[in-house]
Amino acid sequence: MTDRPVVVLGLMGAGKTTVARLIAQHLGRPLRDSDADIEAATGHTAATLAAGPDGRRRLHDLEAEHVLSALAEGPVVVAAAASVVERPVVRTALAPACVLWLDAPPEVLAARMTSSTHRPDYGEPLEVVQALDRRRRPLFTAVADVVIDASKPTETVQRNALAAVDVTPPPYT
Ligand SMILES: Nc1ncnc2c1ncn2[C@@H]1O[C@H](COP(=O)(O)OP(=O)(O)OP(=O)(O)O)[C@@H](O)[C@H]1O
Ligand SMILES: O=C(O)C1=C[C@@H](O)[C@@H](O)[C@H](O)C1
Ligand SMILES: [Mg+2]
Repeated sequence: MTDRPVVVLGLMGAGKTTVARLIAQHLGRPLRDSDADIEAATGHTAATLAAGPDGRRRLHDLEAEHVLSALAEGPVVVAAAASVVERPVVRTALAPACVLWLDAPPEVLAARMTSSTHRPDYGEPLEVVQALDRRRRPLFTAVADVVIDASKPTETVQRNALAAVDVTPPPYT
């Protein structure tokens, strides 16, 4: 079982919250989820914060601070915001962590993005995700210790994620 912090990365809707929650539970570690923690700290969802003046940049500052402060806490499990991989300071801070990248094609992620109102609306989902995928794919590739195919069914993704942090997955039926 890894003794490093675990950081789950991926684009919006990749399943970071779903997977990080399960890993934290299995490792018995604290979970730090970007959206939930920022909402608890500010009283606003990411969607509301992004809508204000200069909101997107300020939200992304908060998201970078979130993962950096979580990593400073010790061996936590982090569901990081999708934006953080664009920050060089975050990529550097990820070096000692066990980084899981949940990767799925833009078509799959665009279909999932409407599942919650916490995500900012930046435009037509497929076009937005395609542009983010092009820009961030090399960055995720550079920082990931493990790449998990997040287009698979939830139980398969969960099993592969637990195996990646050396936890014997439970027998799903
Ligand atoms: N492997 C999967 N197959 C199908 N649906 C999934 C899978 N993983 C997660 N989902 C669903 O997709 C949606 C997005 O999942 P989740 O909230 O975990 O993603 P996220 O990466 O944390 O998103 P965000 O970037 O907004 O925080 C949810 O409705 C979740 O139930
Ligand atoms: O650029 C992105 O992928 C995102 C934008 C934000 O506003 C956040 O809600 C989150 O980081 C996703
Ligand atoms: Mg999430």
